[in-house]
Amino acid sequence: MVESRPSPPDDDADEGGGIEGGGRGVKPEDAAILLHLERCSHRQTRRTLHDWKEKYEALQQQLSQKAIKLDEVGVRTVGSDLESLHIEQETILNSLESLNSIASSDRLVDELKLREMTISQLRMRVLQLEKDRLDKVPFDAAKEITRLNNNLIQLEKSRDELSIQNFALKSRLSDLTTKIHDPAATYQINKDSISLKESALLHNGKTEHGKVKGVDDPDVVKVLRKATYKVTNDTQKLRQLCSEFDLKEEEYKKRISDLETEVKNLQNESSKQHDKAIREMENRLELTTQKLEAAERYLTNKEEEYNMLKLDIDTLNEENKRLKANLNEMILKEKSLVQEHEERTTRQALLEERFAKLMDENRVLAEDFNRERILRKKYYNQVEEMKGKIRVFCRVRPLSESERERESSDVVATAEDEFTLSLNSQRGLKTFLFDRVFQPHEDQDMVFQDTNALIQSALDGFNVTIMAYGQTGSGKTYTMLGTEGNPGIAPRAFQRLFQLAEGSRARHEVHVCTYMMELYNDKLIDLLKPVSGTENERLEIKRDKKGSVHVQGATVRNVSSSSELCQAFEEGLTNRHTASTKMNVESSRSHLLIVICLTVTSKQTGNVLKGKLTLVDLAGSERVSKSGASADQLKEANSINKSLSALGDVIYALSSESTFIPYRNSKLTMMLQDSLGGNAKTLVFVNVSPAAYNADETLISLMYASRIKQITNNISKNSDNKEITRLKSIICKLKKGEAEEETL
Ligand SMILES: Nc1ncnc2c1ncn2[C@@H]1O[C@H](COP(=O)(O)OP(=O)(O)OP(=O)(O)O)[C@@H](O)[C@H]1O
Repeated sequence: MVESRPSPPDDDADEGGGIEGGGRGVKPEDAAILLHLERCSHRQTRRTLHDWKEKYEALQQQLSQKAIKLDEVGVRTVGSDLESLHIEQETILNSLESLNSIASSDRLVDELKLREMTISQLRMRVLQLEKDRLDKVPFDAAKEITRLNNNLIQLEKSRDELSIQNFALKSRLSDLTTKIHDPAATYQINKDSISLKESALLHNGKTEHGKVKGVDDPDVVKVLRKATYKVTNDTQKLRQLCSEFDLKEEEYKKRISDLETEVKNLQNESSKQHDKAIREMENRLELTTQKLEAAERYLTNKEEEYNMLKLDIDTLNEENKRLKANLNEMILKEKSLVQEHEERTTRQALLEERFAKLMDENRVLAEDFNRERILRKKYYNQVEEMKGKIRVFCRVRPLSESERERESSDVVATAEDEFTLSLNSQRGLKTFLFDRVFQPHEDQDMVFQDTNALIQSALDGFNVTIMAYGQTGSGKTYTMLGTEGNPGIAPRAFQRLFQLAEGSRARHEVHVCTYMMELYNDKLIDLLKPVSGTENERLEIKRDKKGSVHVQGATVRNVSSSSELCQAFEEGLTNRHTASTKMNVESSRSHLLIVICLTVTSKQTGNVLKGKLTLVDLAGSERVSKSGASADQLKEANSINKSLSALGDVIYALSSESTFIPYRNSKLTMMLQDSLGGNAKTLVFVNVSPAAYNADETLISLMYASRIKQITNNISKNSDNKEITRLKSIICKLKKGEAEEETL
């Protein structure tokens, strides 16, 4: 059996290759649809081929059967039938070709549709993207948009080309469809004619059996033989064609399978490329989105920056305006300042000129002042000398609490003015004149102000003595030493001394040393030495060649500051208290002497001045009644009286300018020998109680002081009083700094 099969056209592969082009840039689902359509198309083609093949085989079978019969009967008409069959065979082959073409054309149509769909989808997406991106104004995306637009244009171009191809294919399809219809009809006609011929042959054959008409004719036999020969040849040819057809069919089958594989590969490739293209597109889209976002962020930042900068610029503009205004103001100020500066320079020159003049004047004044100071000092000392070098201040203490509470709180001693004190005693009203009378309300500071000048005298090389005289409890210790809250003359003098020394440090070097003595029962006790039995007995009062008194064996403490001096002073007082307790003696029954020796060396000349400040808190001056007193008390009272009398005698002798001064009558006067008389300056405080019950003792104290100064209310002494009053007025004027001519 020979099989004849239609062969597919050679350009089928090229047509199939179109899928690849169409598949590029197509979504996977689109590609799947495309593949499905393509497969359907192939299946349909194969089914058609199969149908045609079956029909062909049936025809072949019929033909072989007819050939056998012709061989047998030699029918001439079979040749024309065979020719018709050949034509029909060719027509079928052409139809097969057309069908293959149709299959390809269908695929192209589908592909075209798919491409159109893809294009429309792409366009939609592009439009969407364009819309989104144009809204977001990406500066950098402009290129991307342009590129996508170009792609779109290209896709549209390819779509147009495909549309043209589609149109051409459609027209070809319609032609082929017409052609297919024609062979089909021809085939039907042929089929019918063959059926008729076959039935005729069958009828003739049946007649042959029963002696066919004309077979015995040799011409007929000859023709039949020729026809049989021809049929045999044709059959061989047909068989050969069938075998060729089979070969071709195999080849086409192989080709189809190759093409299918290729299609599959292409599909895979296409799918891959499609995926890759999608991924690329997505990546690009993502990249573009990121770029867009970045651009947006950048834009937002820039906008914020711009706004900030705008604000800054506004602020700076305002600041600039303000600064300009300030600058103008400053320029104006500068101008005025320059003017002012010039004025000031002129004024400064004038002032400098004036200053130079003033400096000259000042120098002259300073010289004058120094001269005046020296003169004043001289006059002051002259006044002091005129006053007898001994000054007596009277201080009336206030009534104590207990005195105020007592019935006998009457005040009998009252200060009438700064210099006058009146005492209303049993002896009547008596008035006493002093260099100064301090009333009870006048405090330690006021008292010290009037003693201040004497401290300077000590530094000037004078021997200065300040002592307090009075009955027990009249305020001697309060005046000389004071209390913790109200320091007296001693601590104030210590401080003042070092203040003055510090003030003259540039010109002078001051060396200070001190010793403290207690004189009890005409016996000296070294207060800066711890109390230890007989050691004190070795203390001896000596005078050097220049007449300066010192206590041999006394503890002398060098001090360099007021605090050191105060410390030594406190130490001496503590020792005095300890010694008094040890001897069972009241401190008020002994004299206390604080001696401060000063050596002042001039740094310019090297001159050395030696001064001395002696502070004395005398023992109570009251009389002791002989009847009620013990032997010790009497001894004590005698010693005190003796020393106080000796002091009075010395001062009196000095005041009366006696040629003999009885210093040696007591250790007290011996100790004070260089501090009373000579160029010494002496200040005696007479402390009195204002209370009536002390009136007698007060009277005695005041009389003692009067004797010292020879100041009494005695009329015969008035001339003295007048002189003293005149001198006082001179002192007051000098203190106020009035011209010395007036004071003289
Ligand atoms: N001017 C004064 N103002 C205030 N109080 C004073 C004044 N004078 C003395 N007194 C007080 O009177 C009391 C007796 O004074 P003070 O001890 O000084 O007397 P005195 O004369 O030193 O006695 P003695 O001889 O016993 O030492 C003390 O309590 C003292 O504080």
